[in-house]
Amino acid sequence: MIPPGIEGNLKHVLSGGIGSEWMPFEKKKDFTNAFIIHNGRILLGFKKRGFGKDKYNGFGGKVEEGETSLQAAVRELEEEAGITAPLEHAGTLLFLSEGIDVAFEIEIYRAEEYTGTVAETDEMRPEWFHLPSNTSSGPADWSSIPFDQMWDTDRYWLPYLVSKTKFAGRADFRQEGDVWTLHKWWFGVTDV
Ligand SMILES: CNc1ncnc2c1ncn2[C@@H]1O[C@H](COP(=O)(O)OP(=O)(O)OP(=O)(O)O)[C@@H](O)[C@H]1O
Repeated sequence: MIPPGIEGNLKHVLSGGIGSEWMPFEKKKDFTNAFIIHNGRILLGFKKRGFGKDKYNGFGGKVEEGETSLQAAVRELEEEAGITAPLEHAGTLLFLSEGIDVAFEIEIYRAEEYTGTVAETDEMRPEWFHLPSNTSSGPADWSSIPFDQMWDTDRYWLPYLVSKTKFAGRADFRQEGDVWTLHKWWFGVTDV
Protein backbone atom coordinates (compact mmCIF):
# COMPACT_ATOMS: atom_id res chain seq x y z
CA MET A 1 0.00 0.00 0.00
CA ILE A 2 1.32 3.43 -0.97
CA PRO A 3 1.99 5.35 2.27
CA PRO A 4 0.06 8.52 3.09
CA GLY A 5 1.59 11.68 1.65
CA ILE A 6 2.97 10.32 -1.61
CA GLU A 7 1.13 10.08 -4.86
CA GLY A 8 1.36 8.76 -8.36
CA ASN A 9 1.02 5.64 -10.38
CA LEU A 10 3.71 3.85 -8.41
CA LYS A 11 4.93 0.28 -8.52
CA HIS A 12 6.36 -0.88 -5.19
CA VAL A 13 10.07 -1.72 -5.30
CA LEU A 14 11.20 -1.88 -1.70
CA SER A 15 10.03 -1.18 1.80
CA GLY A 16 10.79 -2.12 5.36
CA GLY A 17 11.10 -1.07 8.95
CA ILE A 18 9.89 -1.96 12.36
CA GLY A 19 7.03 0.47 12.77
CA SER A 20 3.55 -0.56 11.78
CA GLU A 21 2.17 2.98 11.63
CA TRP A 22 3.32 5.90 9.51
CA MET A 23 3.96 9.06 11.53
CA PRO A 24 1.19 11.65 11.30
CA PHE A 25 1.96 15.08 9.85
CA GLU A 26 0.09 18.35 9.51
CA LYS A 27 1.78 20.04 6.59
CA LYS A 28 4.58 19.69 4.08
CA LYS A 29 7.56 21.94 3.49
CA ASP A 30 9.22 21.97 0.06
CA PHE A 31 12.91 21.21 -0.42
CA THR A 32 15.14 20.39 -3.39
CA ASN A 33 18.12 18.12 -3.93
CA ALA A 34 20.21 18.12 -7.14
CA PHE A 35 22.83 15.73 -8.47
CA ILE A 36 25.21 15.98 -11.44
CA ILE A 37 26.06 12.74 -13.20
CA HIS A 38 28.92 13.23 -15.63
CA ASN A 39 31.59 10.99 -17.19
CA GLY A 40 30.68 7.99 -15.03
CA ARG A 41 30.83 9.93 -11.81
CA ILE A 42 28.35 11.64 -9.50
CA LEU A 43 28.88 14.97 -7.78
CA LEU A 44 28.09 14.96 -4.06
CA GLY A 45 28.67 17.66 -1.50
CA PHE A 46 29.91 17.20 2.04
CA LYS A 47 27.64 19.45 4.12
CA LYS A 48 29.74 21.61 6.42
CA ARG A 49 26.96 23.23 8.46
CA GLY A 50 23.25 23.22 9.25
CA PHE A 51 20.80 20.45 8.59
CA GLY A 52 22.50 17.21 7.51
CA LYS A 53 25.94 18.45 8.65
CA ASP A 54 28.79 15.95 8.06
CA LYS A 55 26.80 13.99 5.50
CA TYR A 56 27.31 13.72 1.76
CA ASN A 57 24.25 14.71 -0.25
CA GLY A 58 23.14 16.44 -3.40
CA PHE A 59 22.90 20.23 -3.46
CA GLY A 60 19.65 21.77 -2.34
CA GLY A 61 17.57 23.55 0.22
CA LYS A 62 14.26 25.18 0.93
CA VAL A 63 11.98 26.39 -1.84
CA GLU A 64 11.47 30.12 -1.19
CA GLU A 65 8.19 31.96 -1.61
CA GLY A 66 7.43 32.85 -5.23
CA GLU A 67 9.81 30.21 -6.59
CA THR A 68 9.01 26.95 -8.33
CA SER A 69 10.77 23.85 -7.08
CA LEU A 70 12.89 23.76 -10.25
CA GLN A 71 13.91 27.40 -9.84
CA ALA A 72 14.90 26.70 -6.25
CA ALA A 73 16.90 23.64 -7.30
CA VAL A 74 18.82 25.65 -9.92
CA ARG A 75 19.46 28.46 -7.41
CA GLU A 76 20.63 26.14 -4.64
CA LEU A 77 22.99 24.29 -7.00
CA GLU A 78 24.50 27.63 -8.03
CA GLU A 79 24.77 28.82 -4.40
CA GLU A 80 26.24 25.61 -3.02
CA ALA A 81 28.42 24.29 -5.87
CA GLY A 82 28.96 27.33 -8.12
CA ILE A 83 27.51 25.71 -11.23
CA THR A 84 24.41 25.92 -13.42
CA ALA A 85 22.75 22.85 -14.91
CA PRO A 86 19.70 21.88 -17.01
CA LEU A 87 18.09 19.98 -14.15
CA GLU A 88 15.40 17.39 -14.78
CA HIS A 89 13.03 15.99 -12.18
CA ALA A 90 14.14 12.51 -11.06
CA GLY A 91 12.00 11.64 -8.06
CA THR A 92 10.34 12.68 -4.82
CA LEU A 93 11.12 11.80 -1.23
CA LEU A 94 8.81 12.50 1.69
CA PHE A 95 10.88 12.62 4.85
CA LEU A 96 9.47 12.70 8.38
CA SER A 97 11.02 12.61 11.77
CA GLU A 98 9.56 12.31 15.21
CA GLY A 99 9.86 15.71 16.85
CA ILE A 100 9.63 17.67 13.58
CA ASP A 101 5.97 18.51 12.97
CA VAL A 102 6.28 19.11 9.23
CA ALA A 103 7.02 16.59 6.52
CA PHE A 104 9.89 17.50 4.17
CA GLU A 105 8.84 17.05 0.57
CA ILE A 106 12.12 16.81 -1.31
CA GLU A 107 12.03 17.09 -5.10
CA ILE A 108 15.13 15.40 -6.47
CA TYR A 109 16.75 16.54 -9.72
CA ARG A 110 19.52 15.35 -12.00
CA ALA A 111 21.59 16.67 -14.90
CA GLU A 112 24.34 15.20 -17.05
CA GLU A 113 25.86 18.51 -18.13
CA TYR A 114 26.70 21.70 -16.30
CA THR A 115 28.31 25.05 -16.88
CA GLY A 116 30.78 26.80 -14.63
CA THR A 117 33.45 25.44 -12.35
CA VAL A 118 32.58 23.27 -9.37
CA ALA A 119 33.70 25.14 -6.27
CA GLU A 120 33.66 24.67 -2.53
CA THR A 121 31.32 27.03 -0.68
CA ASP A 122 30.68 27.88 3.00
CA GLU A 123 28.00 25.18 3.08
CA MET A 124 29.33 22.38 0.88
CA ARG A 125 32.58 20.71 -0.12
CA PRO A 126 31.91 19.10 -3.54
CA GLU A 127 33.51 15.80 -4.46
CA TRP A 128 33.14 13.43 -7.44
CA PHE A 129 32.51 9.72 -6.84
CA HIS A 130 32.74 6.85 -9.33
CA LEU A 131 29.49 5.15 -10.29
CA PRO A 132 29.32 1.46 -11.21
CA SER A 133 30.33 1.06 -14.84
CA ASN A 134 27.56 -0.34 -17.00
CA THR A 135 29.98 -2.37 -19.09
CA SER A 136 31.06 -4.64 -16.24
CA SER A 137 29.42 -8.02 -15.82
CA GLY A 138 28.05 -9.22 -12.50
CA PRO A 139 26.38 -7.13 -9.82
CA ALA A 140 26.84 -3.37 -9.98
CA ASP A 141 29.68 -2.15 -7.78
CA TRP A 142 28.51 0.81 -5.69
CA SER A 143 31.47 0.61 -3.30
CA SER A 144 32.84 4.04 -4.29
CA ILE A 145 29.70 5.81 -3.10
CA PRO A 146 29.99 6.88 0.59
CA PHE A 147 26.58 5.52 1.64
CA ASP A 148 27.77 5.19 5.25
CA GLN A 149 28.12 8.97 5.36
CA MET A 150 24.81 9.71 3.65
CA TRP A 151 21.17 9.62 4.74
CA ASP A 152 20.21 5.96 5.34
CA THR A 153 17.61 6.00 2.57
CA ASP A 154 19.96 7.32 -0.15
CA ARG A 155 21.16 3.78 -0.89
CA TYR A 156 17.59 2.82 -1.82
CA TRP A 157 16.86 5.54 -4.34
CA LEU A 158 20.27 6.58 -5.73
CA PRO A 159 20.33 3.67 -8.23
CA TYR A 160 17.00 4.93 -9.66
CA LEU A 161 18.35 8.46 -9.88
CA VAL A 162 21.36 7.18 -11.81
CA SER A 163 19.32 4.95 -14.16
CA LYS A 164 16.82 7.76 -14.83
CA THR A 165 13.91 5.75 -13.41
CA LYS A 166 11.37 8.09 -11.80
CA PHE A 167 10.76 7.16 -8.20
CA ALA A 168 8.86 8.30 -5.13
CA GLY A 169 9.21 7.21 -1.56
CA ARG A 170 8.64 7.95 2.05
CA ALA A 171 11.04 7.61 4.97
CA ASP A 172 10.13 8.03 8.65
CA PHE A 173 13.05 8.57 11.01
CA ARG A 174 13.55 8.89 14.73
CA GLN A 175 16.04 11.38 16.07
CA GLU A 176 18.08 11.36 19.26
CA GLY A 177 20.55 14.21 19.40
CA ASP A 178 22.55 13.98 16.18
CA VAL A 179 21.65 10.35 15.57
CA TRP A 180 18.92 9.66 13.03
CA THR A 181 17.50 6.15 12.91
CA LEU A 182 15.46 4.97 9.97
CA HIS A 183 12.19 3.61 11.27
CA LYS A 184 9.99 2.80 8.28
CA TRP A 185 10.36 3.26 4.52
CA TRP A 186 8.64 2.60 1.22
CA PHE A 187 9.82 3.22 -2.36
CA GLY A 188 8.10 2.86 -5.69
CA VAL A 189 8.91 3.63 -9.29
CA THR A 190 6.62 5.28 -11.78
CA ASP A 191 4.89 2.63 -13.80
CA VAL A 192 5.34 3.71 -17.42
C1 LIG B 1 16.07 11.18 4.60
N1 LIG B 1 16.20 12.60 4.55
C2 LIG B 1 16.86 13.26 3.60
N2 LIG B 1 17.44 12.58 2.59
C3 LIG B 1 18.13 13.25 1.65
N3 LIG B 1 18.27 14.59 1.62
C4 LIG B 1 17.70 15.29 2.61
C5 LIG B 1 16.98 14.68 3.64
N4 LIG B 1 16.55 15.64 4.48
C6 LIG B 1 16.96 16.82 4.00
N5 LIG B 1 17.66 16.61 2.87
C7 LIG B 1 18.30 17.67 2.08
O1 LIG B 1 19.09 18.42 2.97
C8 LIG B 1 19.18 19.76 2.53
C9 LIG B 1 18.72 20.64 3.66
O2 LIG B 1 18.67 21.96 3.22
P1 LIG B 1 19.09 23.20 4.13
O3 LIG B 1 20.53 23.38 4.09
O4 LIG B 1 18.41 23.09 5.45
O5 LIG B 1 18.37 24.31 3.30
P2 LIG B 1 18.84 25.77 2.89
O6 LIG B 1 20.10 25.70 2.11
O7 LIG B 1 17.68 26.43 2.26
O8 LIG B 1 19.09 26.30 4.32
P3 LIG B 1 19.67 27.67 4.88
O9 LIG B 1 19.13 28.73 3.98
O10 LIG B 1 21.17 27.49 4.83
O11 LIG B 1 19.12 27.67 6.26
C10 LIG B 1 18.32 19.86 1.28
O12 LIG B 1 19.14 19.67 0.15
C11 LIG B 1 17.39 18.67 1.44
O13 LIG B 1 16.91 18.23 0.21
